[in-house]
Amino acid sequence: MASVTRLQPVIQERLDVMLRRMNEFRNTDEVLNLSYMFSALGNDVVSIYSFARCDYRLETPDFDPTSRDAALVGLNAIHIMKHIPWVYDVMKALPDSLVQWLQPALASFLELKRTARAQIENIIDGQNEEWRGKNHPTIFHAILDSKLPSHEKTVERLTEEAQVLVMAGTLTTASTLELMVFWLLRQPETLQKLKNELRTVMPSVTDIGKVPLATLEALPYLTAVIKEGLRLGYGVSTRLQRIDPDKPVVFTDKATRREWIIPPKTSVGMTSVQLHHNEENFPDSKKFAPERWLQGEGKKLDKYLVSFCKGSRSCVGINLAYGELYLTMACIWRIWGSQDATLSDDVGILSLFETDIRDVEIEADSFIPTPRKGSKGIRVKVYKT
Ligand code: HEM
Repeated sequence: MASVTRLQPVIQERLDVMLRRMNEFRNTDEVLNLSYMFSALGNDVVSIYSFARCDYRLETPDFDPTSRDAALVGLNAIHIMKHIPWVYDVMKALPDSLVQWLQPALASFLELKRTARAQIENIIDGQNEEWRGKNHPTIFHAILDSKLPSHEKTVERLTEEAQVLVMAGTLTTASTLELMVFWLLRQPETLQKLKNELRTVMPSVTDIGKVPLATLEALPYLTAVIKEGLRLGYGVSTRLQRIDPDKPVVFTDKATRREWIIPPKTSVGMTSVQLHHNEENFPDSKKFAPERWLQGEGKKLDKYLVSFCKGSRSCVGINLAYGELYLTMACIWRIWGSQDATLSDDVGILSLFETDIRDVEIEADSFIPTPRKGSKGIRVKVYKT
């Protein structure tokens, strides 16, 4: 957590660029693709945290979605790779031009890996010295400087880690942000409550970016909105397998007292989608209702929120993810509103453009939840108030 607190200025610098870019769309009639914008934000931030450098995707006119698209291609192929893993090995061994010809979509995914490899090599051979003088930690410089045994620090091993890290950092936080924006624009009362709460810690618009993360984390309604966003965003939709290699796993059904014994080496998996739609814990579970986290029983629901999974293999980026979610939500909604939810000093309003529930609801599991085929993401038009 401490390292994320030290990253707050880095995230905020990227958010300032993001807010500037949003302003540029005001009254232009151009469509702002929030899915691309948030992916660019996530990609920039995770790259700085990982390698002390980034591609400044937020500054590009179309938020350069190439990394996002390549990651999505890889994830869409995940079910095939899971069952026929050698396909990926074959593709990796083939010359680039042949992969491009055989499977153009997969070529972009392999390119993502090559880029990750180049980043690692640049750090190892001293070409990337960007980390010097930075007052926040960077992941791969720290790993390479650490006392880990050398077989844990091979280029191949670190490249795999870097690829997962960049993909995770680009897609997941972005999809949670998109989903929250969608629901807040659909539910003005929810948005108004959030905006009113944000004003209590940022009375003036000049306070944006100056409030410590801990202050934002203490805001009950913002926290409830984020929890609800994480619940309906699921994190990862696939079944995350766990195997106990040595011992049987014993499960006792509390209702019937029946005991289930799962033998060692058995793969057991569960998807967060089912848990998050358990109507006993989350009545009317498809509804975006932050209030469910605030009522008397709200605290007890925390243990059923598994978007980051639980235990020793849970998300390693959880603190960074929360940091990005709180800071982004706070700075957008302090100054942007919707037609029916505004503050007197807002700079403008966002209005959904050709975007509906099927652009956020899960229609397929591609490791991450995937909306309808052909969805263009969450898109808005931006107006002055
Ligand atoms: C809202 C945002 C995020 C959600 C919901 C999320 C969720 C998850 C989940 C469910 C897993 C799988 C854990 C398991 O196998 O049990 C995971 C793994 C992972 N996440 Fe995240 N994540 C988010 C953001 C991030 C960010 C920003 C980073 C980058 C720092 C990140 C880095 C990773 C990595 C590297 C893994 C693999 C861990 C491993 O192999 O053990 N995640 N994440």
